Amino acid sequence: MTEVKLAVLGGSGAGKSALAVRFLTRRFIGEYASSAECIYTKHLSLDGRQIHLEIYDPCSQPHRGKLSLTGELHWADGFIIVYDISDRASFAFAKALLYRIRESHIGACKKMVESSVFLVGNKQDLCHMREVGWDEGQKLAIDNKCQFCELSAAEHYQEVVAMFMKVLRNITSNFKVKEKRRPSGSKSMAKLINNVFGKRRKSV
Ligand SMILES: Nc1nc2c(ncn2[C@@H]2O[C@H](COP(=O)(O)OP(=O)(O)OP(=O)(O)O)[C@@H](O)[C@H]2O)c(=O)[nH]1
Repeated sequence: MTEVKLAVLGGSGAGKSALAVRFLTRRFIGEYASSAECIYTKHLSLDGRQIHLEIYDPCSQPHRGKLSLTGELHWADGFIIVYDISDRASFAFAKALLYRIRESHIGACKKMVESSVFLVGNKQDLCHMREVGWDEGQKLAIDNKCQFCELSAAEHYQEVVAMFMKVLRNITSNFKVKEKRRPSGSKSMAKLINNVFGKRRKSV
């Protein structure tokens, strides 16, 4: 069983809970308690691999003030950063979140970090009230080398599932790369130990 931890972050009212609940239950409920943070869990199968998924949905995040995110950055294997296409302030907040994630991972394998972040422009059904263009979202994603889509948690169930699956697939393939690296590391350590002690044992 592979454990995957995903944090859904974004400005207040961007639709974090709506997206998580839509993915987990297929339903769009409409109103969600925003006073409490939640960790939802789900078991699923992805490309033949059993996944124990935890989704962190924080309570309302202030648009202002310094973003700490220290706990989330340590906890999560990947991030879904949500903004509301009809709310420019939420887009600015998403930008700040992406910046914070990037700066915290300087030194870590950049490609792995980038592939496990998805920028989502939610509430596409409200395009008549649009304040953020599709091309702006796309550019922000390109600048941060993360993935991007616009969708509507209210109307696009399949797109929501596809987005979650894509980020999960990227996270688990990052795990595979790490797993591949680990045995070769321990093998070379075993070789080293053998070289030192094995030879000595032979001579006794
Ligand atoms: N029209 C429309 N409304 C949406 C969509 N997604 C969420 N909403 C509405 O937007 C409001 C906020 O949604 P939430 O899922 O609670 O947003 P949140 O980011 O979790 O909010 P906080 O926890 O308060 O930060 C609710 O009234 C939802 O019904 C969408 O795709 N389209």
